Amino acid sequence: MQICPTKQDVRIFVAATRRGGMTVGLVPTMGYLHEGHLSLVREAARHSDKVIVSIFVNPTQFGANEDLASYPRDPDRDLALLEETNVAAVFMPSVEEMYGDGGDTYVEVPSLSGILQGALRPDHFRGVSTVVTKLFNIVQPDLAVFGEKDYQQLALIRQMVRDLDMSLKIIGHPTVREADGLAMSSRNVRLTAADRAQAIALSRALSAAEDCAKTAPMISDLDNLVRGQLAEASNGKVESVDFRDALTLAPLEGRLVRPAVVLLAVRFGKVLLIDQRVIAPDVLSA
Ligand SMILES: Nc1ncnc2c1ncn2[C@@H]1O[C@H](COP(=O)(O)OP(=O)(O)OP(=O)(O)O)[C@@H](O)[C@H]1O
Ligand SMILES: CC(C)(CO)[C@@H](O)C(=O)[O-]
Ligand code: BAL
Repeated sequence: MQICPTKQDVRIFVAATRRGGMTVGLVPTMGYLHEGHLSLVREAARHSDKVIVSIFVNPTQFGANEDLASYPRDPDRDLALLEETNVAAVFMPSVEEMYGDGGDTYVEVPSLSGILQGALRPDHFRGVSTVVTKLFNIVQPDLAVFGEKDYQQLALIRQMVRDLDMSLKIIGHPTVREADGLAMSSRNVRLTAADRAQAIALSRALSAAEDCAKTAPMISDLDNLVRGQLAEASNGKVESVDFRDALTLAPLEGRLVRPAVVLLAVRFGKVLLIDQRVIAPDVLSA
């Protein structure tokens, strides 16, 4: 496995791969890897000859009061896990390597960057779309794999790739969960034991919504059901519960008549947990 601290190292690696007639899959991450990330790597390996993982805690997607400084990091452990998962190369640049003297150009998807998580985290998605564009330009992969856990991020990247004619395929991968249903996340390690126990309320609420959705209920009833389930987690502060069109993320009202995504954001102490599930009435899923 080749470690690439610079953009030039990656370009040399990719050029050699292409000379050998092989394709390249990219898995962008912020490190502190878990089984969710490794399953994205395996998905990338099913669709490409060589998998490159990037590890970069991107400062431009963190707000001033967010957890950039305390974001969990363990590069040695990450590299050992990636070696075991047959990754061909790891791009792990410094902030200086990535941004030079700062940079002045941003990529933005305005219809998707200000809503939902973007309303809670101003500038977050502008940072994501800009750094993902930079990663795509540096690596020039044939495909890239992203997790459905970050549903809005995946929708935004798909839109950006379509709008800017980027010539790679975007593959979404289902959320990998702990045994009790909690979506794996690097930030889970920062939950207290009590908060960790209560955090299963998110996946329970989503399962309740999924079951209830089968009978094509009113969205307002689904909303009450989900909020009722989340209230079981007395330590959690519910930041948002949203029901959106599963494809466009447009708001939904009235009765559930098409596939919808339920998007949850719940804060436990300083840790913001998100989770999502696509739900549909039985008549559609049959
Ligand atoms: N549980 C999971 N299942 C599948 N994919 C995941 C999971 N968690 C993260 N990913 C995906 O891995 C990629 C890198 O995400 P990231 O490094 O931010 O991990 P993370 O665990 O989501 O961290 P955090 O939520 O604490 O920022 C993203 O495409 C993300 O959607
Ligand atoms: C896509 C990403 C690696 C961009 O920094 C990040 O937002 C993430 O880890 O989901
Ligand atoms: N996976 C989302 C990255 C972030 O929270 O900044």
